[in-house]
Amino acid sequence: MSQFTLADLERIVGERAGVTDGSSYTASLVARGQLKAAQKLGEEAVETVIAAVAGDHKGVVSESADLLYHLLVVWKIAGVSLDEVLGELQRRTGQSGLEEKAGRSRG
Ligand SMILES: N=c1c2ncn([C@@H]3O[C@H](COP(=O)(O)OP(=O)(O)OP(=O)(O)O)[C@@H](O)[C@H]3O)c2ncn1[C@@H]1O[C@H](COP(=O)(O)O)[C@@H](O)[C@H]1O
Repeated sequence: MSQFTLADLERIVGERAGVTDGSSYTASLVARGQLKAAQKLGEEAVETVIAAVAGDHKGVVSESADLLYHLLVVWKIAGVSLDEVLGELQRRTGQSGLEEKAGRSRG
């Protein structure tokens, strides 16, 4: 099993975001701003969906990696941390997804 975690990737994205010598795709994407980064995230989400629907196992792995990377870049620009998102996921563990959905329509 891989020892690499999303926290490792978050740290790398944070380190590379500020690089100014032209060597970093992350820095170039951050410099282009949230509109571009979010557009890339959307593209990678669609490519993941296409691979999943096609039953393309390797494609789902590859596109999911692109998707997670671009999600972390979007979080970086938005000032959102992995810890915040994990905290939100942890908060939800006390109830089922169906309960959560019902609560949304009530509230
Ligand atoms: N995980 C990734 C990762 N996944 C995808 N990509 C890049 O995302 C881009 C998406 O490809 P596309 O063909 O959709 O886009 P493009 O045409 O190249 O570029 P755009 O002009 O559309 O933005 C490619 O350039 C990929 O290399 C990534 N770039 C970086 N990382 C990680 O970030 C680290 C730092 O990278 P740099 O910032 O480049 O040093 C790397 O070591 C990796 O760990």
